Amino acid sequence: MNSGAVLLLETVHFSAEKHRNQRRKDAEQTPYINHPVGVARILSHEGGRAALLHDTMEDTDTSPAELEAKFGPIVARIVWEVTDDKSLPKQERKRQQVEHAPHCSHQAKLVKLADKLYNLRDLNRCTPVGWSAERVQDYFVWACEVVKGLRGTNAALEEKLEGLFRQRGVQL
Ligand SMILES: Nc1nc2c(ncn2[C@@H]2O[C@H](COP(=O)(O)OP(=O)(O)O)[C@@H](OP(=O)(O)OP(=O)(O)O)[C@H]2O)c(=O)[nH]1
Repeated sequence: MNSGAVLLLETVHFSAEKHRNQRRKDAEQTPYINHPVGVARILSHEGGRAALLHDTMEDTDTSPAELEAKFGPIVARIVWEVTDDKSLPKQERKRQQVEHAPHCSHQAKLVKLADKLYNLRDLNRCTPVGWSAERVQDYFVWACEVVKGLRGTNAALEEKLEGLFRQRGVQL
């Protein structure tokens, strides 16, 4: 990822953290971050995009065709690669992530590493509602199995992940 894309992500992350608890004034109480992201999008259509879009196919009504039409086939392909099939039982989905990780493209592997790093840091920051300590630990153990299949993609990200796993007694 080039330095411009890194800076863009740092900026989006900073803004999202600052706006974490704010909502727009609409009836649906849209998260406030939608607004600055939308404004930035109007100003510039540049930047590393697949990471920003990585959960759109998995968690929203976004189709591969929609992403391809808007962002081109390369971005659409990366997002498709990191998208779980939500129609499958959870255990099978999790198993497939471990199995598929080594076969992803380099860009998709980077998105997956960053996704796991964010989620693991988030678990250290606060426990999701309803999650037991055992479920948190299981997530670390499973994430480590996925990351094992992504090794050799980005040393800095992998080092940070390894540190988080080590803190939990999980060996990468
Ligand atoms: N740590 C954390 N995770 C949260 C939070 N809110 C939503 N998530 C999401 O929950 C997912 C992990 O929860 P699980 O119960 O293991 O998986 P599931 O949602 O796919 O069934 C991750 O989705 P994912 O992007 O599909 O990642 P992954 O399951 O592929 O790692 C993560 O992004 C939160 O407050 N903290």
